[in-house]
Amino acid sequence: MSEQEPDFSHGPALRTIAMPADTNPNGDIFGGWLLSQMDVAGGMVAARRAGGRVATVGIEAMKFHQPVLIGDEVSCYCAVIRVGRTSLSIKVDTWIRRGLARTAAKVTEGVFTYVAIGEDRRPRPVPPDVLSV
Ligand SMILES: CCCCCCCCCCCCCCCC(=O)SCCNC(=O)CCNC(=O)[C@H](O)C(C)(C)COP(=O)(O)OP(=O)(O)OC[C@H]1O[C@@H](n2cnc3c(N)ncnc32)[C@H](O)[C@@H]1OP(=O)(O)O
Repeated sequence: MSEQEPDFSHGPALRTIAMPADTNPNGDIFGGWLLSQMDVAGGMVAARRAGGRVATVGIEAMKFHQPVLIGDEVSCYCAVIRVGRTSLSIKVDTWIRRGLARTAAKVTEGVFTYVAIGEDRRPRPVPPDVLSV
């Protein structure tokens, strides 16, 4: 781990600790758990930008670079990279810090696409950006 954690002005959308219950049969952290953390992080950012409910419709460019271990501090950084008519794409980068290390490492990245939906669960237009996320 030698890279510097990104200094995003808004900080991570989500930060948590990888727990023993999140492991796969090899004892490393299960990829599906990481994916779900990223989905929640991207979903929060998407919901704020979309001004309400969103549904995940696609995940692209997903990469698992390094294993995550029990006790790692896991941080998901998000950026809105595309806004369409009813959909928007969020780049999610996940970084870990291990123990008291001052350095961090990027462990996963992916592009999550969400659709803004209404009460009827059908797509609705993403409103103009009036507030910064
Ligand atoms: C107020 C602030 C609150 C803040 C605090 C909130 C906290 C909140 C935290 C939430 C954090 C958890 C977030 C997890 C969210 C789930 O886990 S959702 C559960 C998993 N997802 C689902 O169940 C969705 C199932 N799919 C569906 O229901 C339907 O496909 C959808 C999403 C309603 C879309 O319907 P559709 O008829 O396929 O729509 P369609 O008109 O064809 O396409 C709509 C748009 O999607 C695009 N699209 C369609 N398919 C795809 C695809 N495969 N890939 C990419 N784009 C696609 C289209 O290009 C189109 O884009 P635009 O050109 O309009 O921009």
